[in-house]
Amino acid sequence: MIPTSTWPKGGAPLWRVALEAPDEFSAEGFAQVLEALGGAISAFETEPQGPWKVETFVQGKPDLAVVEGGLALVALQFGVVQPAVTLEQLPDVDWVRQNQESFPPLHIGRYFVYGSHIVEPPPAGTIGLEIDAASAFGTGEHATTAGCLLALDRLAKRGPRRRVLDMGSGTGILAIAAAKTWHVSVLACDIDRNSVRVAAENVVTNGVQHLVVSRESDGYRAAAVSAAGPYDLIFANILARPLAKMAPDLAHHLAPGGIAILSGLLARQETYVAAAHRNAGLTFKGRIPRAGWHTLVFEKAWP
Ligand SMILES: C[S@@+](CC[C@H](N)C(=O)[O-])C[C@H]1O[C@@H](n2cnc3c(N)ncnc32)[C@H](O)[C@@H]1O
Repeated sequence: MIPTSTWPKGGAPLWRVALEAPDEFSAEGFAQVLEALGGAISAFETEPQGPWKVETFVQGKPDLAVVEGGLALVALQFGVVQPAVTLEQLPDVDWVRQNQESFPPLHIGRYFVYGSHIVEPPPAGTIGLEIDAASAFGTGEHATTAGCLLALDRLAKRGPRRRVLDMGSGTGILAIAAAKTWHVSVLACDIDRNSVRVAAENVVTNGVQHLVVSRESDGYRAAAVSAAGPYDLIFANILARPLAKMAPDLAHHLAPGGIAILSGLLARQETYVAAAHRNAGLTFKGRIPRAGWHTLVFEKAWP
């Protein structure tokens, strides 16, 4: 399956561009070079503690000389050996359909996540989230999304949260889940314009357009973020280092007694992500480990 990638909408065939980096830091640098090709990037560590695999899927054959020039600079910057690039042309198939068909419905806590190809209604007692595999992250399959939904499921047992922010909303799955759980207003923000559009479409599909607003924002910068806050719940499923960097902003936008559900960090990245949030004045309340990824829950104390 091609995850959250740029699927061809007709025209030039799809190419997979991949490489292996020795560590997380150079992987991020190499990922930026591949990102310039225009496809969504996936980067993950091979287990146990192996090299980092960085890959992307782009339409049309990329210019390898340009890619290698960029990689050489990053290799110099990080003092690592320049990785070899694997370039592979993929067969001409309907990727969107193929992804949808390989996406069975998921039960995650009280949530039933399904694509539009599932015709049966969600089982009684569940909250249905209709999310198609699309060119944005968040179908429920990934451990970080599932961890956030499980944390929401637990939180919901303690009563409603009135103002909710979903920072890094991707498909909008978490924003839609919160809106359907409590019938409250949710602001969904993403730095990626395409994700903002996909989330807005999913909001309509799920009939919560009167509750969820999808906006473009780099972290907490957009005026809409301050205007709708402070929040009783903030989701932030991004990545370890941006999460740690954004911790003071997150704490600032959280109301006293507010809860933060953080994900996108590997188990061994928990220490510094948790430290950044403690330093920002938040209290650690618990973690949900899943497939090597940790979802963390923090609370802002009353003054
Ligand atoms: C791992 S996905 C999470 C998607 C969805 N919330 C979920 O749980 O499945 C992370 C999302 O954060 C967005 N993102 C990354 N950096 C961001 C930033 N600085 N501000 C806002 N969104 C950001 C990405 O575009 C991506 O859609």
